[in-house]
Amino acid sequence: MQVHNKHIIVTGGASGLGGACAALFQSHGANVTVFDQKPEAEVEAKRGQLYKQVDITKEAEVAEALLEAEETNGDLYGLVNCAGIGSAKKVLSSKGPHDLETFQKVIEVNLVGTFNMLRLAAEKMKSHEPEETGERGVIINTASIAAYDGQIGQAAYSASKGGIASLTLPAARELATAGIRVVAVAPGVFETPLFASVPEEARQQLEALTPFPKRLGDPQEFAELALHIFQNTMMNGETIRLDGAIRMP
Ligand SMILES: NC(=O)C1=CN([C@@H]2O[C@H](COP(=O)(O)OP(=O)(O)OC[C@H]3O[C@@H](n4cnc5c(N)ncnc54)[C@H](O)[C@@H]3O)[C@@H](O)[C@H]2O)C=CC1
Ligand SMILES: C[C@]12CCC(=O)C=C1CC[C@@H]1[C@@H]2[C@@H](O)C[C@@]2(C)[C@H]1CC[C@]2(O)C(=O)C=O
Repeated sequence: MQVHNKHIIVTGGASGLGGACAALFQSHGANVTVFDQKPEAEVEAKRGQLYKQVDITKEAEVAEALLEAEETNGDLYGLVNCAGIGSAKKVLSSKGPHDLETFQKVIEVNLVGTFNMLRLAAEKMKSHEPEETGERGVIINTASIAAYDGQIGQAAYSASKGGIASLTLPAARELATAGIRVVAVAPGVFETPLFASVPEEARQQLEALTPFPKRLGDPQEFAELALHIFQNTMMNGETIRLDGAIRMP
């Protein structure tokens, strides 16, 4: 599916990987709507896209924002789920067991929020006329290599990303009859505000552990894969690692 003149929603589009997707899709002629929890006034890079302050975990908020976004930007043909949060807490530390509140929050935003967007966006996409090819749209989810090689302190984050990787195939199978593809990307370590809190020493270790290229990923490289997923109709039901071959210890 070509993105030109297509309405595509990017969650987490105020920052990092989502921001790069929103900019690249817009430069290819898409009508981009950004859903992000940040107030619009606090978002530095203004790109002239339609912006909705939305918490992806809130059913009514998302439903209302979807309605408004379609009124302005037209029928929905794409969703790129990038909104997410990190966490670093051990299952059991000297302070005691991992608190349930943090675990639940990470699952709620990363997994439940992604699913909430997927199901409500799919309903909209299914209601529209398909392309000549039978396609009605594409949904991209953002997992993480932490779904497979989660490090110490990453139980909550890895569980949330494992859930995203696991739901991608059944969602693709179910939505296939509507001509909607579902693909996940599992990025390695990317240079974004989410990663900024990682100490310099850990960052250098992760770079050194990346076979090639020996550096953090550039959000533009993530956006280019997302664009290719839209354009390549055979891509469906898979979680694609984008990680310079790193396997985190
Ligand atoms: N940066 C990295 O190394 C990697 C990031 N990822 C994943 O990629 C995605 C994007 O991450 P980054 O761009 O690095 O992070 P980021 O922190 O730069 O951007 C995430 C955006 O999501 C938004 N957001 C968070 N909770 C939200 C909610 N409840 N509703 C709406 N918006 C919400 C934030 O406001 C922010 O603008 C996340 O799902 C993250 O887990 C995965 C692997 C590696
Ligand atoms: C666990 C890491 C690395 C070590 C450290 O000092 C702090 C961390 C907390 C954030 C984690 C770090 C690393 O595991 C890579 C991830 C999981 C990072 C959050 C996002 C992250 O870059 C990712 O999703 C990679 O796939």
